[in-house]
Amino acid sequence: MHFDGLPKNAVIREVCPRDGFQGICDFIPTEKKVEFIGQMLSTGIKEMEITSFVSPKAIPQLSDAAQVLPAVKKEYPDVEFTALVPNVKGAENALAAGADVVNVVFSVSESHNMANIRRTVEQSLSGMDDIIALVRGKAKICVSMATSFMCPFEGRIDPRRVAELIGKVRAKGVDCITLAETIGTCTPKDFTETLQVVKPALEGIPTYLHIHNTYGFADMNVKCALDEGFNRFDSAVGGLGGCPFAPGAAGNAATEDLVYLMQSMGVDTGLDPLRVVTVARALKAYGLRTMGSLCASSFGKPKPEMPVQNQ
Ligand SMILES: CC(C)(COP(=O)([O-])OP(=O)([O-])OC[C@H]1O[C@@H](n2cnc3c(N)ncnc32)[C@H](O)[C@@H]1OP(=O)([O-])[O-])[C@@H](O)C(=O)NCCC(=O)NCCSC(=O)C[C@@](C)(O)CC(=O)[O-]
Repeated sequence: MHFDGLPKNAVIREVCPRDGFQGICDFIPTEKKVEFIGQMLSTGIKEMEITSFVSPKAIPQLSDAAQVLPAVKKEYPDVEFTALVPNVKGAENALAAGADVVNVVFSVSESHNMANIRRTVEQSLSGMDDIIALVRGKAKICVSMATSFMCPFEGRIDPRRVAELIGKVRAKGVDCITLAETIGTCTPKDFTETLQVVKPALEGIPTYLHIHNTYGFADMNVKCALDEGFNRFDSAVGGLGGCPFAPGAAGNAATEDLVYLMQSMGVDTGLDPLRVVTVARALKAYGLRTMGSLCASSFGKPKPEMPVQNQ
């Protein structure tokens, strides 16, 4: 049965190899990562954020990005592989490794942008021009806007600021945008409010929603997004994930939950739900230890304290 008013199809971009693995304590050997990624791709996934090209001091777990991406890409030529980058150096390395999409990350909130990539928002926006000039014609350019809903340091983000920054990013001529609910504490009411305010600014550009699940709101927020007509989502098998520079951020929306939820509402994802669950179980059985509170709620860890709310 298809729920009236919902999109008929949804795109799921699997982000476990990047967002999920970045918060794992013990280095996952490159061959093991490639094996897990192969299992994830066996679910029918057509888009994957496979790694990031960032400082290995900041994210040691993904220091083998230049080996992982080409090793997987040669086996799966039909999948679109995205690599997250914070700067020109990252973009150069992502292109050299064969990324199909270069995903430039910055945060809407100054404090998180500084904590995560050590730049002001203005510096990130101007740095984006050099990245775009480098990447144009060689790969798609996507921009991920972290803290589009909530910030671990500043609380609720004014949706009008998000809309203004979307306008500035779009003026640079990018191919897609991701709005991220970085810390997974946004209530469905506030989440919907932001989507309604920013929707006009997103008209005509493919937009992904990247939703963390700290308070267990991720699936509700996905339903709210579908109600508003959005149908592209990031999610991570096993619900792994969380930005190490966003205190309290727990896992992503779990791919297995999203696929099951959407199937129940008649929204086609093209993924095999049973296969996704099998992969999630295999990950769990491997015994990944997550840093601090970066575990997915589906892995049964306690939730962090409520963040400060700005009113
Ligand atoms: C941005 C920097 C580099 C600034 O860090 P910095 O220290 O200000 O940078 P720097 O330019 O002074 O360089 C410092 C060192 O890093 C190297 N370096 C510099 N750039 C690169 C690069 N691209 N790749 C590899 N190495 C690089 C550079 O060469 C130098 O090496 P050294 O001379 O010390 O040996 C650093 O802070 C960084 O890498 N941060 C990454 C942060 C990160 O990965 N965060 C997690 C991902 S974002 C996220 O999870 C949120 C998201 C996307 O999921 C959405 C959401 O949920 O909100």
